[in-house]
Amino acid sequence: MPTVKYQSGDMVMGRWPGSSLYYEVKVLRFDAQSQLYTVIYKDGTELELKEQDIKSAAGFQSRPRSRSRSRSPGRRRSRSRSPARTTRRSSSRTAAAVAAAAITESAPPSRRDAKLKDSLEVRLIPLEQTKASENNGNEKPEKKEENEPANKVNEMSEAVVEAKPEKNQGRYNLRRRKDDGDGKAEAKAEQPEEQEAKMAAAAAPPSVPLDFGGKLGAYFWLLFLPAWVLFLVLQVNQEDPSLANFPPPMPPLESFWDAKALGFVILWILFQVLLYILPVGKLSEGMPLRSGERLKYRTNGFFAMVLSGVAVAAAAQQGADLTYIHSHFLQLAVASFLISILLSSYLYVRSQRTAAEQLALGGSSGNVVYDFFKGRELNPRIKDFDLKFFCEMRPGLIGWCLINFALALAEMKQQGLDAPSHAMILVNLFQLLYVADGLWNEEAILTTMDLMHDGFGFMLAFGDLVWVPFTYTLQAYYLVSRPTPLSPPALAAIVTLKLVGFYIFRKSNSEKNAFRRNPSDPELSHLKTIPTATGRSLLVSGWWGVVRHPNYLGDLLMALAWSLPCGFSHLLPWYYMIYFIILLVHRDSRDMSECRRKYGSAWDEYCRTVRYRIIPCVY
Ligand SMILES: NC(=O)c1ccc[n+]([C@@H]2O[C@H](COP(=O)([O-])OP(=O)(O)OC[C@H]3O[C@@H](n4cnc5c(N)ncnc54)[C@H](OP(=O)(O)O)[C@@H]3O)[C@@H](O)[C@H]2O)c1
Ligand SMILES: CC(C)CCC[C@@H](C)[C@H]1CC[C@H]2C3=C(CC[C@]12C)[C@@]1(C)CC[C@H](O)C(C)(C)[C@@H]1CC3
Repeated sequence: MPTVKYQSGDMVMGRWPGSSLYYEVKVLRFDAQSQLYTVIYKDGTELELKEQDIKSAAGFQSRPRSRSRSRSPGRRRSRSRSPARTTRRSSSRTAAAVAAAAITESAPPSRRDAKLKDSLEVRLIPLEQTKASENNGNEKPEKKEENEPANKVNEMSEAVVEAKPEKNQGRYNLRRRKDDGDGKAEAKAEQPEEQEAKMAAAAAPPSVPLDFGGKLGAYFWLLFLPAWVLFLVLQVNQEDPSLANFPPPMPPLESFWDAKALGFVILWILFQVLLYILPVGKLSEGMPLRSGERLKYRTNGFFAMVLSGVAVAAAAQQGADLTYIHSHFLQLAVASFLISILLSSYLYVRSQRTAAEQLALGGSSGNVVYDFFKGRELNPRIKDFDLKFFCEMRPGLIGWCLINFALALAEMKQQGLDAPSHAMILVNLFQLLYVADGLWNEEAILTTMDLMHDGFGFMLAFGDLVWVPFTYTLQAYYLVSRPTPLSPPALAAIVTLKLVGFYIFRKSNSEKNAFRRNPSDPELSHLKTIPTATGRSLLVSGWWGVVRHPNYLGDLLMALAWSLPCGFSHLLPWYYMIYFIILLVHRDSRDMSECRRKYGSAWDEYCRTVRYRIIPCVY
């Protein structure tokens, strides 16, 4: 029977990931199966460490000042730069201090020092082992610091932790926190039994705070969201869609239903399924799951969009009347709603048989309505067919462009035009560009919140199949019967705004995606980063150093450019802009809590360094 060296409650010294530094930690528990100790640092960061990375407190003493000063010039430079290192207050330093000290240092010392100043008052220095023999593997990182510019140090430790996990295993013997979702690389280096133990440890999703107003909120949203879509569709159909005409008259019940409309929606979805499963295009790897597994996704979205365009054009050529979409908008929306209900019911039922490790961290509250709404299973799949990825990227998104196009034809028909109006062309082209870009960069969706963290339930199923195609098209719908002339300067200004927004959106999303996929990408070597306890780092310069969500900023500017062509006569075409501000502010705060949970004090450090969330100097 194996002996347990440290007991729960013991105060010991635990090695900090990717470094040679030890901090005082408390042992919380020992997992006999995985042979790992869960320890908690003074700042609340929890990690799982192997026995080799834990030392008894007796073998340590404070780092003597003279020794650190007697290092090579490079080392001396690096030490004098980081105030955290020279401050001697007590016998340990918080995990936040490590993160702060490790912000890659290419900024002028004065600015950097100012950034760190607030935390200096409470920072403590790490302890150093007295016995040289206990310093196994600790010399390497220090040597790197001597030989390379400071900003490279972090890059290298990144590479060690993320890009060369096998090495890391040998050197540090550390395991990341079980909820960090980035374990596959480590799994490669482990024995099957270790992997099994790791998976078991990662299995049970810890409870997370309920979102969207909790259980009561879920009831509300379940009723409100479909009612809101109905309201928008009826309102935009009114001759005068101003708020003075609220509520819109309710049409007779039988007008909600059209079997043909249901048939068209089913046909469209099946056509998209067919395009998705065609063995064409790249198979991309998703981010590592809690189990360490990486799912594969067929990222042929752009191809699907082009083929869909060709098919629609061919159908129109054959005499198909696309303006049917305009005249049966309500019935098509109702049919899609029914499908989203069926799909979310199926998802909920199948999630009851899903292994715990495949459930999302939210959505397992035990409350049927909340879980149905939020979604339980993270990546529901039928064989290799990923339902969440498919629904988010295909029928609704490509359907959005199809509907916009049909609405442009309806405008021409209704207004007796030879070509769509300028406003309609702008809205169509802007949104087409947005969707095409999303599909062209389809792989990038794999690093977004929805794919990585959210379960697939009613919210996303409804969002993807009803919300996107039937409310994001509202501006085009509005323009069908409300001609809005645009002066050339207005036109130029709107196009410029769209392009600026698009540039910010694309560049920032690509930067994060590239960094998450390969943290040691040479093209990103100029960027500063903060290491975190999970082994992943956070970008703290470049786009992600301007605000915490530069991609949202770009998206909002684009949303503004979509509404402007519709003028200011009504609030309705501005609905998307208002909704989007609410959605992104809420998403930002959800993401903040999630990142705070994942990255602990490193995230706080990031937030101290990058002060604004979405709009520089404003919010
Ligand atoms: N049109 C629409 O209806 C709509 C709606 C919502 C979103 N969007 C767009 O969809 C895109 C994706 O949005 P999203 O909400 O999923 O959020 P996101 O900004 O793409 O992803 C957030 C995640 O990025 C990582 N991250 C955060 N800060 C970082 C940093 N400094 N360095 C490195 N990684 C960092 C974190 O995950 P990890 O650390 O775990 O990697 C965080 O959870 C955005 O462009 C957004 O504008 C569009
Ligand atoms: C109120 C609810 C019904 C909210 C529903 C939210 C969803 C509709 C959105 C959540 C994430 C969004 C998203 C896109 C579309 C809308 C969502 C699914 C997106 C696919 C649009 C194209 C972009 O290029 C994108 C790929 C970045 C984007 C990803 C997120």
